[in-house]
This record gives sequence, structure tokens and C-alpha cells, in this order.
Amino acid sequence: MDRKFFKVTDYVIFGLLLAASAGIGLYHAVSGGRQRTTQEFLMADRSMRCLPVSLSLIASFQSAVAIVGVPAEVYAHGTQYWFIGCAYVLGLLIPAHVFIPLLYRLHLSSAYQYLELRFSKAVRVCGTLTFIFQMVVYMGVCVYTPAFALSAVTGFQPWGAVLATGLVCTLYTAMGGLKAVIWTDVFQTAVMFAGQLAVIVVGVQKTGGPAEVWRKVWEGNRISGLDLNPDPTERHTFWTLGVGGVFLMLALYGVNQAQVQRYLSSRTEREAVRSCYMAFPALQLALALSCIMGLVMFARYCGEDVSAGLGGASRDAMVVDFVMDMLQDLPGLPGLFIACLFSAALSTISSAFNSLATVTMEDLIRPRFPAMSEETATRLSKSLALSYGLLCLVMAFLTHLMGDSVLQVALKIFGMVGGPVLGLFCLGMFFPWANSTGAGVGLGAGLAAAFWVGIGSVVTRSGAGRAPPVSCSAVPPSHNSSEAVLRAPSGLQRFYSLSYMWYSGFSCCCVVLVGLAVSFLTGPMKEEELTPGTVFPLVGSVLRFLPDELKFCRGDRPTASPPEPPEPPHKTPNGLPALQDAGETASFLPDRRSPFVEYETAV
Ligand SMILES: O=C(O)CCCC[C@@H]1SC[C@@H]2NC(=O)N[C@@H]21
Ligand code: NA
Repeated sequence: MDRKFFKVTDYVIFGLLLAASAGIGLYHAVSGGRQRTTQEFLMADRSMRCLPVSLSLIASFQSAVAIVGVPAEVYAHGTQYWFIGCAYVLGLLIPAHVFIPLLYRLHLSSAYQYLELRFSKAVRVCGTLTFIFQMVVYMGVCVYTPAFALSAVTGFQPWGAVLATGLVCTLYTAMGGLKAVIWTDVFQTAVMFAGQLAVIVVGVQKTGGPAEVWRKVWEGNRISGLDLNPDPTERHTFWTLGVGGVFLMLALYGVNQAQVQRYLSSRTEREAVRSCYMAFPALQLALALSCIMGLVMFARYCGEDVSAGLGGASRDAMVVDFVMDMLQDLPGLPGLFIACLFSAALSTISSAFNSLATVTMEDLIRPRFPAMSEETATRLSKSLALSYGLLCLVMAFLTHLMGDSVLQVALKIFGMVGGPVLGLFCLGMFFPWANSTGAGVGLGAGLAAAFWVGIGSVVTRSGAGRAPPVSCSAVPPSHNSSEAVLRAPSGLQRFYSLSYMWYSGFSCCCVVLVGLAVSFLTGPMKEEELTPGTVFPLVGSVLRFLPDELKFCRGDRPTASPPEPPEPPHKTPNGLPALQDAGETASFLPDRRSPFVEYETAV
């Protein structure tokens, strides 16, 4: 690939992006409460409205990985990946109506405090450490991707870009806290969409217009139909993306601290729920833009077949090469696209820093030093954000060694690590019998199973998903070509060929099944032992319809008239009685009130 160098205007645009991001961070460092308390630094004073929160929700898990990885995926395999958009429906509805109501009313700062309320301090620490591992590895991918894609085609010193990104990001995150992170996310999401749109408009125009692009992608068999193949080892089908993708979305938008912190920073529960709804169209737009970019790239290059010999990683770099090819004679636009790439990276990395600092503070440090003063805690939180910044630069280097397509690496991380954490929360919220031992053993089993299949698939090089040859004429769809027949794996080989899109669902179910089994073996939880508000009410109402002998440990309930209910709690918007008033923290002491929140109206 010939090296295309930036012109002055490109450097100016890119510099403006970094300056604007740093500026927003500085503004929040010197305005409002000047970030003097952890409530402001980590929780934005719980004052955020739904618009910035919804854009920040998108930005947190839409990084350069998606900007580069999705077009490369569509270029090589067609638009099958677009079906992950079907997972966004349940992937946002369930967080809005299950996770947010339950977590918001417990008035938490960290999602993992829930695990202590429901299970034990040990389970909370395990959940926190698992989250930290997931985000540190993911951050490495997010820092590495734009820097190396950029250096592949512009001679930009890669580690210089990594340092610039890391430093600017650490600067505004460590100074401006969650408010700065959310407002820079809003700005960076706008830059991200603008950059992708520019590439698509110019790309279509340079490839002979929409009709010509459509003809080439259609003949090149890049428009995938609805693939209902039930085989779980088939890399991308409607089932792996539309159903397996729901578990992936729940692992991110339901229980991941970066997203939960945004829900908890909303001024009311209704604002948090609304931000979930508003995230839906923005997520669909982001997905559409990156998939269309891949199609335009295919229409542009299908005759030149530049990607056949390339591996996953270099196919990612090809996307940036395509963009430079399209935009090089339009001054400022290459700079805009690079700004888009780095905006996507910055908004994800800053969210990761801030959520990592929050859980480290709230889940690991503060419980050990309860007497710590507010300003020490705030200063410590800022230095934590800084240290995580440096750690992610190290992780960026390790990513360099992975070699796979970055989209694949990121989605595997979410599956192998996010899935088990999702399982832990589901075990706690939907299965009242689950106890701490079950939760701990279940989490371990889920992680072990996920790493077994994940590492097994890398070691045996199975489930890689052959890319069909790239040519303009119609090529046979990849899944029924000859090597698929040869590839029919059996036994353990088949297990290793499980589509990585099933990792979240598979590991989540492992945690729940093992967790329940161990809980029943070691004595299931009794109703009175549960902290109020830690089990989702749906379970309570379902149990009410069960015949009495199946009722959850209610056998010992006195048959006399039940004790008079405590003063009726005031209602929340959706009819559920509020478990905790705003200021209260959830009571750790078991309470006579049933953990299944009885409520008059159906949800
Ligand atoms: O872009 C990244 O950094 C990670 C790849 C996308 C992560 C998942 S895919 C489904 C959901 N939609 C998004 O935009 N991000 C998450
Ligand atoms: Na992002």
C-alpha cells in the first residue's frame, strides 16, 4: 500500500478534535462543583438528562473497532453481520425494564455493589475483578486499533498516536470526571457519524453512484439473505447474531459498569429508561453506517481483489487505506475521518477509565478504608484514572500480538468475560434460591467454560470463518462451498468451532446452571435471608401462580393472616413501589418485607 501522507489541513482537523475534547474536560474540571466530591467525579451528581446519556451509551461501546472492523467484516463476508441489529431490540428493552429499575432503586454507585447486597462481599469482589480484566483488555484493543490502522497508511508514528490518544484521554477523564466523559462522548459521537457519512458520500460518488454500487455488491453476493441455519458452529447466522447477540448486548448494556454508571448518573429512573430507548435509533444508525461503508469499499475494490491474501488484521488496515484513497484529494476530509476514528476510540477509552476508577474506588478501596475523607477519595479516584491510562498503553502492545481482526477480538472478550458476569447478575436477579457459594462457583465455571472454548478455538484455528473470494462476479456463498464439507468437525473439535457470537449466551447459561446446582446442594437461600429489592419482581409474581407446594420455601409461612404490610411505599413512574427513597442506601439487614416486590399493577 502506498503511503499517503497528511496535508496540513488534516493535521489541523485532527488537532482540533483533541483540543475540543481536552477543552470540554477542562471546562468540567473548573465548573460546577469543580469535581471536589466522588459523587460529582464518579456519578456526575446523578444529574444527567437522557439525551447526553443515550449518546454516551452508544459511544462507550462503539470504538474504532466498529468503525474499522465492521466495514472489513462486511467487505469479506457480506452483510450477515447487520443482523446483529435485531439483537438491539431485546438488548435494550431488557436493560430498560429489568436491570435499570432494579439497580436504580438500590441507589448504587457501582453495579457490583448489587452482588454484595444479593450474595456476599466475596462475590462482589470477584465480579469487580472480572469486570476490570474485561475492560483493561478491551481498552488495549481500542487504543491499538486506530493507531495501527493509521500508521499502516499514513506513515503516522503509531506509538506517537497511541501516546497522544492516551494522554489527551487521561487528561480530560482524570480532571473532568463522568460529566466530562459524557459530554465529550456526545461531541465525539457527532464527529464519528460525520466522518463515516463523509466517506460513504464520497465513496459512492467515486464508484459511479448508488446504482452502480448496488449492482456490484449484489453481483458480488455481498447482500446476505436471512440465514436461518441452526448450526451453532456457523460463524454468522440470524441465530448467532440476532439471538446470541442479545446476550452480548445484555452483558454490555445491562450489567457492564460503564453503562450502569450512566444509568445511575441519570437524574431520575425515567430519564435512565428513556436514555435506553433513545440509544436504539443511534445504535442502528451506527451499525448501518459501518455496514454501508463496507459495501461501498467492496464496490470500489471488488475487481482489484486486494484483500485475498491479507489476514484479518491487515484487512482492517485496508479500510483506512480505502478511506485515504477516497478522500485524499479533498483537503480536510482525511483529517475528519482520522478524527472520527480517534473520537470513537477516545469516547470508549474514557468511559472505560472512568468506570474502572469507579469500581476500584467503590468496590475495592472504600470498603477497606470506610473512614477515608471525601477529598482523599476524590484525589485517589483521579490518580486511578491516570494509572489505568498507562496500563492500557501496555495492553495496546499486547493486542499487537493477537493478529486476528479487531472486531473478532473485541466481541470474543465480551463473550468470554462479559457473558459470565451477565450470568452472575441473572442468577441473582431471577433465581431467589441462588446463594453466595453457588454464585462464586458458578462464576468460576462460566469463566472456565468460556476460556476453554475461546482459547480452544484459537489453538485449533477452528471457527475462523473462511472469507469467500473477493470478485465482482457472483461467487458461491461461503457456507456451502467445498471446504465446509471437509470442515464438518465432530466432538471436541465441534465444541471449539462454536461461533464466537454464542460465547456470551453459552457462558451466561453455564454460570446460571452451575450456580443453581451448587446453591441447591449447599442449601438454597430462604426468602427472609434475601435483601429487599434484589430479586426481580417478575419471579415473585410467577411464583404466586405456582401450586403451593412448589412455592419458594413458603412452606414455613404462618397460615394465619399475613403480618400487616409496612406503610405502602410511594409509587414510582411504572407502578412499581419504590424500594428505597432517593437518599437511603439499601439496608443490608434482612427485612420482613418480601424480597419479591409485591405490586398492584402488572408491569
Ligand atoms: O466497537 C467496539 O469497540 C466493539 C465492537 C462492537 C461491540 C458491540 S457489537 C453490539 C453492540 N453495538 C455496538 O455498537 N457496540 C456493541
Ligand atoms: Na467510542
